[in-house]
Amino acid sequence: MPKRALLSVSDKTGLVDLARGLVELGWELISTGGTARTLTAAGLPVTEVAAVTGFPEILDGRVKTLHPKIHGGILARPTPEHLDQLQEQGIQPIDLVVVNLYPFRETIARPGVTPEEAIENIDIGGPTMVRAAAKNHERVAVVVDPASYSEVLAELREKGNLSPATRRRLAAAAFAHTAAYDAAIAAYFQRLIRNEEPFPVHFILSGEKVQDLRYGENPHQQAAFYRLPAVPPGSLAGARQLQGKELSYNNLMDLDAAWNLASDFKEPVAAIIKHTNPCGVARATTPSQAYRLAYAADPVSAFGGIVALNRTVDAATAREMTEIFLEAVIAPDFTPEALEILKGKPNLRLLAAGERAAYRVQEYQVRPVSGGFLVQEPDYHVLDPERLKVVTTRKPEAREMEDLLFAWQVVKHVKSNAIVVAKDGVTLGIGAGQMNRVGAARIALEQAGAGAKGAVLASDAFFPFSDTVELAAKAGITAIIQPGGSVRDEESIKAADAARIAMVFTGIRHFRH
Ligand SMILES: NC(=O)c1ncn([C@@H]2O[C@H](COP(=O)(O)O)[C@@H](O)[C@H]2O)c1NC=O
Repeated sequence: MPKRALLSVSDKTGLVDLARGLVELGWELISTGGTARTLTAAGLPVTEVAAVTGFPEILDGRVKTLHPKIHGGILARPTPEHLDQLQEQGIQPIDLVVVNLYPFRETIARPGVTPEEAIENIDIGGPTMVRAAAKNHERVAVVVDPASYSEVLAELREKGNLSPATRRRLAAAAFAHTAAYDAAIAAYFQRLIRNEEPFPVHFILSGEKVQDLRYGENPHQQAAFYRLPAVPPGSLAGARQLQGKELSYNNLMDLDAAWNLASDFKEPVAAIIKHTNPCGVARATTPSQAYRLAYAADPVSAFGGIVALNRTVDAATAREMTEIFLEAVIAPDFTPEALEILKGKPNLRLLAAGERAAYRVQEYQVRPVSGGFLVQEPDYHVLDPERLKVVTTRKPEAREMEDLLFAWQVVKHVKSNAIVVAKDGVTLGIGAGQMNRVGAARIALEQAGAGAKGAVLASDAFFPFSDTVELAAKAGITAIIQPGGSVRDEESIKAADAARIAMVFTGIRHFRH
């Protein structure tokens, strides 16, 4: 008996070549409407599913292959009992199922798509066949990705059938494919009811592999990079690597931190990141000036750093960048002249991330813990300067206020406990990830050195004691921004007043763990 393949694909890429190859090997083809038409047009012999089932496709294609003659043909095991039952019912076995599903993800990615259009693109018959064939991979092979057609055909040509190992591998890919498809559907519906239920009972996360990574955080850890089904413009997972060495796990972690920081600002900003914390951040009128100032903020730490710019990298910036060793640069784009200059540093990784269409690019932030994961809204809080509360006798001057707002926006991107010292739109000292606040302040002030005189200081959370204010006063800090809300706020305010420091409360905390 000839082998039979059921082909039912939305994406017709590679279909005719695969089908022709099967026919040449003596296979019979069964197909649904559109797929059958493509095959007939290519001059290939094909039997319509409707002819097999004796039942027409109905309900605008909602029911085509959902029939015992199809599912019996797929699900029968190669046992005498099952094969006898097929014979009794006049069902012929199906040996290969080639299906790809209605383009649900592509449909919901279209701007202005209606729920009706989305729903019509939920494939029911396709996943049913895919899962049936994958379950019965002992006998049936299932192919869901046109990229696999040539290797399947090659193995059939070479060996006459597919090995059990190949069928198991195809089944694993098929179950992952339908799971990812269902995850996209579930996520779509969860988004529709998000206001009623922000955190669903089952949180489903699915990703598509961007690339295997050489290793993880350390060389003894394996790792890979995945992207979400819908990558918003201006995301790291959608960035194009234009040159440079292969990206590492740590590069990606740092690039994300750098890119999120730079993207948080409207004006040109450069950020240099080491181990996910900024070592230099600067705001200027041009990208080259911003980069120069960010580098000068801490040249020692900037060595081997990851740079993010929220403006296209131009020739002037590129020239500056060739002066030291950097690991990677991410920006919306690079001018052709800048790329030409940076070719001189062939190992330097360059990533063009495009512009962010929206401020909020991430719906959820997911962090693993042992045996589970935490899900939260990302920290997209934007401070309204009108709501700042001046708590000291002296109010910040306009220049100080600008620096306070800049330092506050930077400190949001520094691991807690975090202190940022800044002046004239440039960070002078950053204390990151300390176990006590005054320790972070000590590091930031020491780094700022004499520059702290006349600078401002931002703290990601309130001061539990007045010690940080006292330290800041000694270093010559003139203004402080912090959330406020400690039971000992009065002591900090008193210490600030004593030193003529202007202090403002944000009422908002920016912890980052
Ligand atoms: N309803 C069914 O019985 C059914 N059977 C197969 N499909 C899908 O129909 C598509 C192919 O349709 P056509 O061959 O008409 O272009 C495939 O994406 C396949 O997954 C179905 N459609 C959706 O549920």
